[in-house]
Amino acid sequence: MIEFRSVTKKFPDGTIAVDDFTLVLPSRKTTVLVGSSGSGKTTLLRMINRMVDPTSGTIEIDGEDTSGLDPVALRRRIGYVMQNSGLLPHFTVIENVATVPVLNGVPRKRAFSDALALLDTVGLERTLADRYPSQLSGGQQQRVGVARGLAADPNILLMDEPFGAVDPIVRDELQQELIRLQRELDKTVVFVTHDIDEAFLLGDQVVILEQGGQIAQIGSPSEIMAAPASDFVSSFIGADRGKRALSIRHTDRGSVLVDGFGRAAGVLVEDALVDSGESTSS
Ligand SMILES: Nc1ncnc2c1ncn2[C@@H]1O[C@H](COP(=O)(O)OP(=O)(O)OP(=O)(O)O)[C@@H](O)[C@H]1O
Repeated sequence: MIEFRSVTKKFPDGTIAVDDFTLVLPSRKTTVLVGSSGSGKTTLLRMINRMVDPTSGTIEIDGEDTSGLDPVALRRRIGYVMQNSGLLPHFTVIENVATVPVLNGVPRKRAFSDALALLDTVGLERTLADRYPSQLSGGQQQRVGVARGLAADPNILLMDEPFGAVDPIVRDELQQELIRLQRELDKTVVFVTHDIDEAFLLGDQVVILEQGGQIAQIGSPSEIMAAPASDFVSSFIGADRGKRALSIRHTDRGSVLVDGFGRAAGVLVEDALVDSGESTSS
């Protein structure tokens, strides 16, 4: 469990990126921080592994105050995946993945064989192991970034807009892969995005942020969609317009769901009632 307690971050130029932020992020779940540009998402994420230190307040990991921990050691036991993969350009794929375990003292040979197995885990061909990042597609680079984030077998994986720079089709694939990985690996994932659809797809817990890291609403995707806490949230999630504002239109031949633009979005199936996002039939 990760716990923020009254955390504030004021940068030296006076910018208050995060103001009195309190939140519990449950273990083995995916918490998504979502908000528009400048709402403090990256700052919050980086305070977890002490790439940024809070000005006041505390952050605890499993009850331990991180301010008392060595930042370098902390960073090496928390996975971090960023936009544009952040791979080292002069290292091959396998070297990029194995770097942190080697720094942690894992023998080179073992670190490299573990790294090969991680390529399988993230759906990459082992034949790519000796390529350099510039010889990979954007989607492949992001997969290597995820493999590198997982290499030290961390309990916590921080992901900062990891799929923001790839095209929509690859993005869909990577999102599905992450859902599969999360089922298999059971990590505590903290995921930052400005895309509410991505947040609802991936998050067990979704935290909608306004400027200064102010929490507009926390909940599961279905809780937020069922009852947006404010006009800001309604507008942010698109409940007041567009594809999420579904309504039932009765026709002579049956009932269809239409979106906010009047386009057919689906049909109502009576025995497919769902509860808290899980099908009752499975
Ligand atoms: N090193 C810094 N010095 C001064 N201000 C900073 C620094 N880093 C971030 N900020 C400011 O803090 C605020 C929050 O930034 P942050 O990067 O956390 O937001 P974000 O929600 O991740 O934004 P984006 O979606 O654009 O990445 C912004 O106003 C930003 O300009």
